[in-house]
This record gives sequence, C-alpha cells and structure tokens, in this order.
Amino acid sequence: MPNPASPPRYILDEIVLHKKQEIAQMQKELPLTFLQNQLTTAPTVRNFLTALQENPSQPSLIAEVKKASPSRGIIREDFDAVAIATAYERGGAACLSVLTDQKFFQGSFANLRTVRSHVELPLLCKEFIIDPYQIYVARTAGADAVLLIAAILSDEELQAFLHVIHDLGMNALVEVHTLIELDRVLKLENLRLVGINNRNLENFTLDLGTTKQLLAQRQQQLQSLGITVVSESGLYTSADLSLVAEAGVRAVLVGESLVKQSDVEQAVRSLLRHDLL
Ligand SMILES: O=P(O)(O)OC[C@@H](O)[C@@H](O)c1c[nH]c2ccccc12
Repeated sequence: MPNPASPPRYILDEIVLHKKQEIAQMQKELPLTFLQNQLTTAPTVRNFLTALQENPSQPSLIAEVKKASPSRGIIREDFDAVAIATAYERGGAACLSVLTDQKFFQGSFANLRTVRSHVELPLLCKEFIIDPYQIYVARTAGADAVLLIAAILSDEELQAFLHVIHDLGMNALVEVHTLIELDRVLKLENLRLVGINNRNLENFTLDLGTTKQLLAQRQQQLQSLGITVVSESGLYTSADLSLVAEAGVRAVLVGESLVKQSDVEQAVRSLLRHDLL
C-alpha cells in the first residue's frame, strides 16, 4: 500500500515534468547550435575531481550555493550568491556547487555565471539533467562539473550524458540513493565520481546511514575502480563529516547548514575544524 503521507516520486516527477517544459522554452530562445558556437569563448574548464583529491587528510568540501529547497522552503532571505560563494572560497572549500533550478530551488544560470566570474574554485552545476542540451547550457555558463541523478535517468541516458560531459572536458557527479542505483551506475564506462545522497528525493527523509550502508556493501568495488565518493545532504557538524569520512568518502556536499549561518566563512572553517588549527 502506498503511504499517503509520502507519495512515491511525487516531487521528483513534478520537477522532471516542469523541467521538460523549461527545456523546450530554452531551446527556442537559445538553440543548441548557438550554444555550441559559444563553447569556444566559454570560461576554461577547471579540474573538479583533482580539486577534491588535493588534501588527503580530511574530506574535501563542496559547498553549495542554495537559496531554497522544496523540503526547507527559503533557507536564507538575504541571499547573495556571490557573497556566499566568496565566503566559501575564503573559508577553505575545495569546490562549489551552484543550484540552477529556478522553480523549486530558486537558483539560476545567472548565478552560475556570476559565481564563475568571482571565484577560482571549480563549480558543479546542480541541475536536474534530463536532456544533453542542458549540459551545453551548463558549460557555456562556466560549469566544470555536472550532476547526473540516477533516479531520473535510464542506464542508456546515464552513459550517453556521461560521454557528453567528458567530451566537453568536465566531470560528472553521478548521484545515487540506493544500492540498486549504485549497482546500475557501477556498470557505466568511465565513471569517476559518485555521490551518495543521504536525502531521499522522493519523500525528503534524511539518513546519514545511507552513505555508511552503501559503502559497507560496495567500498571494495568502488576502490578498485578508483572512484571518488562524495556524501551529500544533511551534514551539519564536523562530527557528521568524520562519520562519513570513516565510512570511506573523499568529499562532502553541504548546503543548508552553511548557507543559513550569519558568518558563512566562519561556518566553513568550523565545519572543517580549521578554526582549531
Ligand atoms: O542542504 P544540504 O542538506 O546540505 O544538501 C546539499 C545537497 O546535497 C542537496 O542540495 C542535493 C543533493 N542532491 C540534490 C539533487 C537535486 C537538488 C538538490 C540536491
């Protein structure tokens, strides 16, 4: 029996449905051939993956520029994408993630562009990618990496989109939430970076145990394939970071707990415990 309190896939389906209309509209305004012509003048690609591997002594931080979410509503009223991004950079983040979905997260490609022109760190485009067209939009706006969510893509789409991302010189962060999804993505060719989302995108429940459980079952395989693992969502304290680092992740993706603090730079330092050094 479906649980009426958490209708399965409801939000994800709604996001994907809306995304299709959005893409159709964007393609009218900015045809793919136009974007392809712009590639030569797009900002140079920075290496997202190597930035995550630089400091082996602690998990690297991907700090997320996030104004709102369907589960939390508005996270920060006086939201200034550039102020937050530059504070993340000063605080010691390795990379940034910029939400570009407008309707559900109040993000934008304009934010991605302006963040690109104000920080040096590699940038992840945090989007619900369902069409390769969006990958070109991300690259021309200055993305260095793109998120692919296994829950909304077929195996064939994942493989094809991964190729497009790599052909454009970027990295793909392939996100999973279940062992079934992890096993699907482990079959992909050229997989380098996997994200384990602690949040269930269908009903928004959070469980840090997700990272632990999936790694306990597939750590060896991930390691032998040389795949870098990122734990995503619901991480608030340096104790949370230690927990997922012990489980075997190389990096963490954190949004809400940093964005909502009045001193974002200090929040990054204390999350990374740089304030104690
Ligand atoms: O704000 P949090 O709980 O620290 O989470 C950040 C990030 O993991 C989350 O925004 C996220 C992870 N995967 C996603 C996919 C789509 C939209 C958002 C997300």
